[in-house]
Amino acid sequence: MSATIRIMPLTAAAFAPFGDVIETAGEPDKMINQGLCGRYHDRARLDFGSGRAGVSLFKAEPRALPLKLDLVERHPEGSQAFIPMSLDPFLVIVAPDDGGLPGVPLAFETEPGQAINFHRGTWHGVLTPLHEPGLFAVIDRIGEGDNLEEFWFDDPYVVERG
Ligand SMILES: NC(=O)N[C@@H](O)C(=O)O
Ligand code: NI
Repeated sequence: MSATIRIMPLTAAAFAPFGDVIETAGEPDKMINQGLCGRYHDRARLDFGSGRAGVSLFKAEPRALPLKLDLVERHPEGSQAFIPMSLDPFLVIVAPDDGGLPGVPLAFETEPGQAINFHRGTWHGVLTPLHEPGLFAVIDRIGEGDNLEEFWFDDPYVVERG
């Protein structure tokens, strides 16, 4: 019998063990451009180990809910940021590490305007849009060697709203 994962709203506090929520929360750190732009400065911990930062565009198929979650992955060599190029909410799935294996996953739905950055080595679901066009900028590691570890659940979870 598949276990159910209930989707929660994404908050910086809940996500903190897994990564950063990139959002214009509160006042900007600095007003720039003759006072016409608020800069929310340095909002994600980027880490690329021996590699370098790369910016890629992902065009992903939207997924329907409830979602069958059969795979999580992690990038031992680098962080990975998902920055939507639309204002549509998307699904963010993470899992704690339990002795080198993923624990019970958590699922979050973003608010419009939120982006996320997975800390290096965080177990996560792949990019999961919920709406067309599923277009994201992705900032992650470019470098030599393998940077992808996958874990397939014997008994997939079902991710759904509360
Ligand atoms: N494989 C790849 O480039 N993307 C995944 O890492 C992902 O998290 O979507
Ligand atoms: Ni990834």
